[in-house]
Amino acid sequence: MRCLVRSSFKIRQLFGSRDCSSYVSRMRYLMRLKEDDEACLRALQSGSVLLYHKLAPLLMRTERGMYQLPALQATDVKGILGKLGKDEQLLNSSVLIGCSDDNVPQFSLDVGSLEQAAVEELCGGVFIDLRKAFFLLKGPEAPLVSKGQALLRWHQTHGFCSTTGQPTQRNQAGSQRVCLANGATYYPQMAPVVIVLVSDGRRCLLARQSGFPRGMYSALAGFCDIGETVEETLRREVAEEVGLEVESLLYSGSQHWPFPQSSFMVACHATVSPDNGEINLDGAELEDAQWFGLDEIEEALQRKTPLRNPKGESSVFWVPPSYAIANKLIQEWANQQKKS
Ligand SMILES: NC(=O)C1=CN([C@@H]2O[C@H](COP(=O)(O)OP(=O)(O)OC[C@H]3O[C@@H](n4cnc5c(N)ncnc54)[C@H](O)[C@@H]3O)[C@@H](O)[C@H]2O)C=CC1
Ligand SMILES: [Mg+2]
Repeated sequence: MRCLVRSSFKIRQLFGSRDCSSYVSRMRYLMRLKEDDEACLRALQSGSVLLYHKLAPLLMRTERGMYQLPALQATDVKGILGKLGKDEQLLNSSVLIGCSDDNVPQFSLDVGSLEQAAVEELCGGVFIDLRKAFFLLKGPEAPLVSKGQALLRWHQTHGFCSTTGQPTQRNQAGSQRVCLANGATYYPQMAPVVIVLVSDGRRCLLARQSGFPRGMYSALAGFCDIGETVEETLRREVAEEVGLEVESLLYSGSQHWPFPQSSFMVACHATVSPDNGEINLDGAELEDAQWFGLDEIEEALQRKTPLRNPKGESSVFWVPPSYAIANKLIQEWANQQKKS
């Protein structure tokens, strides 16, 4: 199996236009905040804070009917806590998630212990389940809100050491937890997943699980088994799910995917021989898999929202929305087909 990586081109494309020195200083600053609890606590006082209620992020509706993240500062959050008669110390349980381009440290905080409606009223926003919020936000706000939720979720589910059973304690940034009994350090985790768009040179292969929304087909995906390389996972998943032997692969990009929990999606294109393209479906995982031609794919890519039949269900073929890396793979394949 051949493995091709568009390395130098990709690196220039991703990072070429950035002001390198300010990027470096921001990353060094974040690194320091992860290591120095007091510096992180000070940074929090002048930082911006994304609020969540039981892991649902707070969004604000704009005058144009769109949604965005409210620009809350730490002082605003203290004000809200004060008005609700709650201890300001709750702010200190925020976790560090990044630093904006204008050098403001960014944190996320779950206020699930407060009354949801009261916080919404004071903020002029609404807490929306991440599955919906993710698709309502534009640009870098969607990945930021998913990162904030992923880190909060990890803390909520890793309060105890799996060896001693004793409570673990987080550092101020929230980048790790330590067991006080045996000193074991735990770091936030993502589960690696390979997502692959298989092509036979003329058509691409998309599949659907029974739990997908009606009519939606996506690229094949599968979790990496322990000890596997990306290439091995890709080859195994394609063999398992559709019974095909991959001949070559090309890395495309990656994405943090928050559903159902944190996955690290590694996206690739792969080819199979047109002479051996007969699909042999694994019915336990997939409901259907089909080869699609360029015309069908282009039509599906242009469908912004799925058409609905009178029962409210989509009856046509559509593909995941632009935020999903599956969409990027399908778009790339279509562009490539048009060139050749
Ligand atoms: N961002 C995107 O464009 C897309 C993302 N995805 C995501 O990819 C992920 C993997 O796709 P699947 O086809 O479901 O994987 P899969 O083909 O590996 O099947 C899932 C099964 O793998 C097992 N498994 C092994 N390790 C697991 C782990 N760490 N977490 C959960 N289950 C594990 C479970 O038995 C589970 O039922 C899904 O979470 C899905 O949300 C899928 C398609 C598009
Ligand atoms: Mg799968």
